[in-house]
Amino acid sequence: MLDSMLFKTILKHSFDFPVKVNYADGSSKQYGGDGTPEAEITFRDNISIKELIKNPSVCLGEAYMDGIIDIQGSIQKIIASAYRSEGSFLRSAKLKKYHPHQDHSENKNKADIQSHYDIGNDFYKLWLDSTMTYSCAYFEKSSDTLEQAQMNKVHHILKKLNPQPGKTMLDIGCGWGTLMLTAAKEYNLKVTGITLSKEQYDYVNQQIKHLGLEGQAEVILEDYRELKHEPFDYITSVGMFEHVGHAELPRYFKIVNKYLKNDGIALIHGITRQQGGASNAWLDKYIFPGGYIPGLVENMTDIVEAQLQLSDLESLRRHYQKTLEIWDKNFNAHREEIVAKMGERFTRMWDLYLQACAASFEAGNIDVMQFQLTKGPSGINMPMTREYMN
Ligand SMILES: C[S@@+](CC[C@H](N)C(=O)[O-])C[C@H]1O[C@@H](n2cnc3c(N)ncnc32)[C@H](O)[C@@H]1O
Repeated sequence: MLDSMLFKTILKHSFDFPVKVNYADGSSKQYGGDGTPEAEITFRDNISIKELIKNPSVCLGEAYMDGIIDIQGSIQKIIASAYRSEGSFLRSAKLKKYHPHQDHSENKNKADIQSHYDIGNDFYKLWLDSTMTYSCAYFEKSSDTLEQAQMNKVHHILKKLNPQPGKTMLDIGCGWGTLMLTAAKEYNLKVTGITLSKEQYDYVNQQIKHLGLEGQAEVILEDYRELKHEPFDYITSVGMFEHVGHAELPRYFKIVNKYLKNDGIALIHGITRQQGGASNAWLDKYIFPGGYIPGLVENMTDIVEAQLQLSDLESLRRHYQKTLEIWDKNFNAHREEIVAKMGERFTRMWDLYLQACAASFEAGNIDVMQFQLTKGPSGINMPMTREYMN
C-alpha cells in the first residue's frame, strides 16, 4: 500500500494553483502555492503502489471511479495543471508513451465501436446538442450556442470542399448524420455515410426518410475497409481516424485516396498529438477500446505516402476544449438521471473522460486538425486564395 509520504513526493510538483490534498492517514497538505485552495483532493483509502507504478492512468482512473479519490472543484483544472507542471506525475515518460497491443481487425473494431456508440441514442441526446454531432464544434462567435457552433463546423468543412451541386460525397464515420445530410440538403450533393454503429445507422435512416432525401442520401452499416463503391468527388471523415490505430493509419489514408476521384477533395478532421502518437491506458480500457491518437507528423507521413497532397491545414484545439466543457456541463445537468440509469461508477467514469479530454486540449498535448487533401494534380482547379472557405 502506498503511504502518504510517497504520494506527497509525487504530488509536490504537480500543481500550479493552490490545491489541498487530504491523505488516507488523516494528514493534509497544500501544494501549488499559498492562498485559499481552489480545489481539494481526498484519498479515502490507500492506493497500491504496485498498481500505480504498473499502470498509473488505470490505477488513478479506477480509484476515482470507485470513490477512493474524491475531488472538490474542477477535475479539468487539476489535470490540466498536472500536465503543465514540470516534474508532475502526469508528465512521466511512461504515461506519454503508452502503446498497448491493439487489435484493429474488422470484428474487434465493430465490437469496440458498438461498445461506445451503441450505449443508446437517449444517453447521447442528454448531453450532445440537437444535431447529435460528436466532434469538435467551431465557435465563430464567443456567444455561439453548441448547436450553432456544430453547424458552423459542418459548413466550415463543407465549404472547404468547394462543393459543386450534383457531385458525390462520402462521409467515413458519419455518426448521427448531420454533416452528410446538410451536404445533401443545402449543397445538393449525393451523399453516402458509413458507420459501424447500429444505433447511428438506424437514426440516419430515419432522418433520411424524415427529410425526404431517399435517392440522394444513403447510409451503410459497415467497416470502411469493406466498402465497395465507385470513387467520390469529395470525402469527409470527422473524429474517425482516432479509432483506426497506428498500424492501420497508412491504410486509412490509402483508402481515402482509393475512393477519391482524380480531381477530388477530402477534408479529414481529427485529434492529433504534438509529440508522437499514443493511447491512454484508462481511455483504452473504459471509454474508447482501440483508441489511438496519432502524432501530427505521423499523419503527415501517412498522407504523403498515400499519394495525397496536403493543401490546407487548420488547428481547432481551443474549440475542442470549449466543446468538451459544454458537453460536461450538459452531462452534469443530467447527472441524477444518468446515475439512475447507468449507475454511479459509470457516471464518474464519463465525467472524468470528458474533463480529462478537455484538460488535455487545454494543456496543449493534443490538438484537433483539419487536413484538406487533394489528389494528384487536382489542386490546379482550386481557388488561389482561402476566400471560398468563408
Ligand atoms: C466520434 S464519432 C464522429 C461522428 C461524426 N463524424 C461526428 O462528427 O459527429 C466516430 C464515428 O466513426 C465511426 N467509425 C469508427 N470506426 C469505423 C470503421 N472502422 N468503419 C466505419 N465507421 C467507423 C463510428 O461508428 C462513428 O460514427
